[in-house]
Amino acid sequence: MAKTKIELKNVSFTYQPGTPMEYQALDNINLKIDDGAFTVLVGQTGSGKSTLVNLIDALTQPTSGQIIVNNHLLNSQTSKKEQEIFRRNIGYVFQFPERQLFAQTVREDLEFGPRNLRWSQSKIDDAVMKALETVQLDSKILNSSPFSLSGGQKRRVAIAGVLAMNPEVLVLDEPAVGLDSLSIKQLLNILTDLNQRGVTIIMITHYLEMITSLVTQIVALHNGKITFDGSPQEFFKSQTMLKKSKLLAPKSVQISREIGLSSLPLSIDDLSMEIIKQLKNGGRANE
Ligand SMILES: Nc1ncnc2c1ncn2[C@@H]1O[C@H](COP(=O)(O)OP(=O)(O)OP(=O)(O)O)[C@@H](O)[C@H]1O
Repeated sequence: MAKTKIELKNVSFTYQPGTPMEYQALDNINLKIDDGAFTVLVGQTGSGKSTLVNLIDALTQPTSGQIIVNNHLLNSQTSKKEQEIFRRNIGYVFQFPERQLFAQTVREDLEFGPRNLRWSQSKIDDAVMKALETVQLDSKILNSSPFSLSGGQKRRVAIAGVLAMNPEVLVLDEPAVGLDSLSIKQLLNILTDLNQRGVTIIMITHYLEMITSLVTQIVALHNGKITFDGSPQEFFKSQTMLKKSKLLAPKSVQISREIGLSSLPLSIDDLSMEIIKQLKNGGRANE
């Protein structure tokens, strides 16, 4: 059985408590994320997804309850210093991460995180090269200004900056927003590669093409509560869940329903394989 990497126990979070703006964004969340999981968070706008990942990255503390990552505990009492330690194994790719690029060259940007961790120059060089390779960018780009790059390249540089710190867990908040379909494919390849190398991935997305066969867990939030926690197949089977999360089933699932397949392939490639298998078996879908 897989080891639990992250656990939230009875976690609640209230913004601006004791003021007229007080708002309870998360209400008694219990959640386990396995080591090596690929977890996708879905839910309507305002359901609490970003608040949840901010807590997992220790950017804020829970109002009550606790979060455990690698035996480190985060609760309402955790000090700033402990929060920093907690954050060390987690890489957070914010929404529009390219907006945080600031340096004159890509190299400076990529070295910024590892430098803060006080690594030696040779360790930094290795980490930067490895991160560039992971995001499939050529090292020629190191001397360019980040601002001279295309949108997709900028996003990959920003992700490389997070990967350069070798996180065990990668958290991404809507990483596909604003990217064209080729850049989304490249991003999916990057995430597939990282996950296959053992990195635990937690991603907020409303892009169905990001929910591939690699995804192990879907967590749906509604009004600050978890309304679903299970496999993508179970999730897409439930019309109520899809409606609540304002999502449509992927095309492949819709087609497989129409032609009466019992399995629910998550991509057109998987659907094609399934149809070929059925045809080779000489017959109808569910025989
Ligand atoms: N600083 C704040 N003060 C008060 N309320 C806040 C604050 N930040 C967020 N909220 C409220 O908390 C709720 C959850 O917000 P959150 O950003 O976690 O939702 P989300 O599911 O990530 O939404 P989206 O998909 O739009 O990013 C929302 O109703 C939001 O208005």
